[in-house]
Amino acid sequence: MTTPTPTPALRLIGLSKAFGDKRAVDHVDLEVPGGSFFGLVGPNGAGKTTSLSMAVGLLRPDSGRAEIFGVDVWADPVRAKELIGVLPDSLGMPERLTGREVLTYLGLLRGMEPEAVAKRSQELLEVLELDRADSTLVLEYSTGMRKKIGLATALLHAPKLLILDEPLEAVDPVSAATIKVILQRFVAAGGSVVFSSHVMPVVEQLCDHVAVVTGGRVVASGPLDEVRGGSTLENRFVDLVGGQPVSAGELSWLAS
Ligand SMILES: Nc1ncnc2c1ncn2[C@@H]1O[C@H](COP(=O)(O)OP(=O)(O)OP(=O)(O)O)[C@@H](O)[C@H]1O
Repeated sequence: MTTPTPTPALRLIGLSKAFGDKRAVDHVDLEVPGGSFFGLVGPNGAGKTTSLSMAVGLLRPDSGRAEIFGVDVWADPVRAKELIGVLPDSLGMPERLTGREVLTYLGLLRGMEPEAVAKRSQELLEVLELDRADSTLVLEYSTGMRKKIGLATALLHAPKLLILDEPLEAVDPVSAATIKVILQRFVAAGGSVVFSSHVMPVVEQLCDHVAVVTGGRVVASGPLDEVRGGSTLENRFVDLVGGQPVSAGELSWLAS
């Protein structure tokens, strides 16, 4: 008897999206195993945000499908969205509320018990050190604080899969360390994380799986050690993506 293959936490099947003539995402197939810490890397404009937006039901694909634990994101969005916590790239957030009010509002909107919302909100605000800014409106938050409240909203309902677009960008080192611990604990407790990042050492530190995306296509994907193939992820990334070295004559006007 063969053991059934476990359902992937996230599966993208032939996902494509064009903006006018620009093929932002071009037949992307990707499998994120359940329980994995999965890094999505790629140069600026590679299609990471567009892929993740389609994966979580924020952007409708031109073709292809996305499944969260086997649930089709576009056929059964309510069920799929119960399973995920999302930190999008552009944080559309109620601006005229405090962090606590945002969490309360979203928690109640998701049908959580008021006591649980209050307790979890307090813990999240404390851990992410946002409790000190309890009377500050999101409107007045710094970029890093916005990331942190975005992450808190993604965690609040204890999802099975976190999908995070550059969660550590613009976050101070102390908060970044806290966020890394939260995410590592989440995975150790059986959760799955997919996150995009430009910081290769962070991906190497946290992830067990990685995918490299460029020009809207996945050019490498799998366990971290397999993808980096005995080199560093940064070297492998440059090999796969190709760099444009700055020649000696370029920008010579900068040296005055
Ligand atoms: N709403 C949009 N309208 C037009 N073009 C878009 C739109 N969103 C993305 N694009 C284009 O699609 C391509 C992929 O963009 P995307 O934001 O997915 O890249 P990314 O890998 O997340 O980049 P970065 O690392 O810079 O955040 C880019 O060429 C971008 O200009």
